[in-house]
Amino acid sequence: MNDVEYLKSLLGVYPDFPKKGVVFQDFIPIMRDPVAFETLITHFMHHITSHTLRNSQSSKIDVVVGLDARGFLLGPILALRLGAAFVPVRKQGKLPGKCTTASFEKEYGTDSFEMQSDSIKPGQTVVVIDDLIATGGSAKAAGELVAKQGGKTIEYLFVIGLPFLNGHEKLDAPSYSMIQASD
Ligand SMILES: O=P(O)(O)OC[C@H]1O[C@H](OP(=O)(O)OP(=O)(O)O)[C@H](O)[C@@H]1O
Ligand SMILES: Nc1ncnc2[nH]cnc12
Repeated sequence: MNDVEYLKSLLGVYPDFPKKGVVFQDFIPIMRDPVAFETLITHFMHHITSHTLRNSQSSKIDVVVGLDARGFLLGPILALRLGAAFVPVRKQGKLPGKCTTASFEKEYGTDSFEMQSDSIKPGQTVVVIDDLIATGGSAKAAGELVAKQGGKTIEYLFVIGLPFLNGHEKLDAPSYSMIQASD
């Protein structure tokens, strides 16, 4: 079993959560096992250094943007290892000060995201990270917030992708999902 197959075997899979018809994919069990969690972070770091930077012809990542809520469990770790800033994208009404807002539709509802307006400087290189891409609505809205501040998203990173929903087609930059869920 390779690393990705091993991480996939640890996922929690919950049919009909949070509503009927959705098969909820839970990556949290990976975090209960320090060796597995380190494997996940190391895999992302290897991907970023050997693919993301090379393919985008960028020398470094300036900012890691993490999405509310589970992107917050991954983004700061990657940001520290990359020597990059961490910027949170939060659900509307949670961040103080002047904010930029983008609305989106999700697999199970609608929502709005916000980013503090002075978070990203024009021209900075950005990766956006979240636990999972479903319809791609959340990641697309995050990408819009980055673009509004003049940042350049070079890749969207996810632990889990739901390829049958084609979420990556909504995005303005390449995406990488470590694990493909089949339902
Ligand atoms: O690709 P999409 O269709 O936009 O869906 C993906 C989003 O849905 C989940 O978050 P959720 O909405 O459950 O919010 P939470 O992280 O606050 O639980 C997941 O963590 C992603 O952020
Ligand atoms: N199937 C799913 N599992 C976990 N989080 C999700 N967010 C949207 N769809 C999801």
